[in-house]
Amino acid sequence: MYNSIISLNNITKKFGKQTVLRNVNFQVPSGRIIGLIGPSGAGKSTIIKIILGMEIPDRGVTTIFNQKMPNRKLLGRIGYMAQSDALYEQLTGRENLQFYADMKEIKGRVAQEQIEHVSSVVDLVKDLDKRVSGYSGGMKRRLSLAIALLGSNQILILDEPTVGVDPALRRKIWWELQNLRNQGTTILVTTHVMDEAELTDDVALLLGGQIIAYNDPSSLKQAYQVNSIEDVFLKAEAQQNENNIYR
Ligand SMILES: Nc1ncnc2c1ncn2[C@@H]1O[C@H](COP(=O)(O)OP(=O)(O)OP(=O)(O)O)[C@@H](O)[C@H]1O
Repeated sequence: MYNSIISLNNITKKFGKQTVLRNVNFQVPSGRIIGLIGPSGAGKSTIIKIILGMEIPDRGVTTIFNQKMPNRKLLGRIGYMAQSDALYEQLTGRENLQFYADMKEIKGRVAQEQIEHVSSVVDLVKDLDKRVSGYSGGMKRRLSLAIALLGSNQILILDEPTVGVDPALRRKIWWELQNLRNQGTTILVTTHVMDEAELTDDVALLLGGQIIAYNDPSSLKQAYQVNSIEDVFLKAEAQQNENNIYR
């Protein structure tokens, strides 16, 4: 049994007439890496935004550390990487990191050491003094990830952190995430890269507005009688489509 650190209870979210989340219950246990997967438009980012209090659900309650969101004090304990980058284009990578370190009240030598560390994790050390306006899309994603990693976060929430990242660096980033998990950080990560889902402790599969499966990768593969999380995903999606046809 694990303590749940993030808890979504009976969450329903609509945008106009479209119901994106239907009565979702989702508990994120402490000290684990949870992968949230689902087709494009399934509502993964919406779940993340509801967790962070950036979207308000139509029904249901979300808590982090047993407290309701939004809550500014709690945000200081959470590292968040959004799907779109919130970077200052006219500043350098280092200046962006410095700005966010200040926001997180990380000061002096500790800030400098952390900036060095997080930029090395995402392989940006040599580009740190270039302006962000000259960065490629992938470099901007990496800088956003470095920013999310700043500080001693109890929770990391990462929306597609490895888009535009090559396989070798992706491996390095996952090594860092597992390292942070081993030190007690709880990590919720959305991904389209099914190989990455294999590296998580548990995978939640979001389909048709609901979490239809949630278990560790090997149990999921066993339940669906397939050899990869990609095949779990494809089989679940095919089953869902079949159900929709006969409905
Ligand atoms: N602010 C909004 N207003 C209207 N519709 C929205 C809004 N935010 C999300 N949606 C819709 O809700 C659905 C879920 O979007 P969301 O971004 O959560 O999906 P996702 O699973 O994260 O997709 P992707 O993998 O492509 O990032 C989509 O159909 C999207 O168009």
